[in-house]
Amino acid sequence: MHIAVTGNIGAGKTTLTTMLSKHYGWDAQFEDVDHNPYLEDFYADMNKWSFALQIYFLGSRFRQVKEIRESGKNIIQDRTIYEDAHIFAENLNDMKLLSDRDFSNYASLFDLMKTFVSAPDLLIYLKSDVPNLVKKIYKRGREYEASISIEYLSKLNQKYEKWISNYTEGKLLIIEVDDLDFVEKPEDFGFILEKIDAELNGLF
Ligand SMILES: Nc1ncnc2c1ncn2[C@@H]1O[C@H](COP(=O)(O)OP(=O)(O)O)[C@@H](O)[C@H]1O
Ligand SMILES: Nc1ncnc2c1ncn2[C@H]1C[C@H](O)[C@@H](COP(=O)(O)O)O1
Repeated sequence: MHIAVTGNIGAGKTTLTTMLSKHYGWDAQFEDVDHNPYLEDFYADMNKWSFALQIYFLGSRFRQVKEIRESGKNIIQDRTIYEDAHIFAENLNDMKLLSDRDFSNYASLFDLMKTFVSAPDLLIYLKSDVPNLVKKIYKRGREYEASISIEYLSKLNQKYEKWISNYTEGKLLIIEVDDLDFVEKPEDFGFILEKIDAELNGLF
């Protein structure tokens, strides 16, 4: 079984993925952030590094897709390949930080890869508003993310809302996380588990 956690920067994906992996005994797959050779440069100059970063994330995420297909294990994945293309790359192109030529080159590669990608059995969308995303990004304290603007997060949130409202590839669970503190409050984590268990029961 393949579960994926989706949502904007700072929504709580990595935290929840870690907790769910422990709770259910699933293998977790995380994003390539700490050893990513472009991310810090990207935040310093998005125009210059957007294409290189998108290609890097696409390759890294496709490698995960391949592992998920081949492993036969229950896996929980922190962010999907769809978000790279439909949220981040599209938004950079809208913001003119990724040229039309580079975006079209990227999109044709993504379309080819997509033919090998199976949607997760369950997609869990962590919905959060921009002020709360800002608070959590600040709490996490990655220095290079200090330059992330409200405008960038808002545009990404709009893309997420649009993508999620059209998502029909598999089961979808939307969790509004702004009033939940699943890190500190076991009852809030319990609330999420109940929702997930209800979805999982429908899968078997
Ligand atoms: N629901 C929550 N309540 C309180 N703190 C949270 C919550 N979700 C995430 N956090 C905190 O916010 C920060 C960012 O979370 P993270 O899991 O790294 O987000 P993401 O992977 O979606 O970018 C972390 O410091 C985490 O502990
Ligand atoms: N495809 C991407 N393009 C630009 N930036 C991306 C992409 N995928 C992830 N990121 C960034 C956003 C954050 O700064 C880090 C980690 O993501 P997070 O949502 O905090 O787990 O990578």
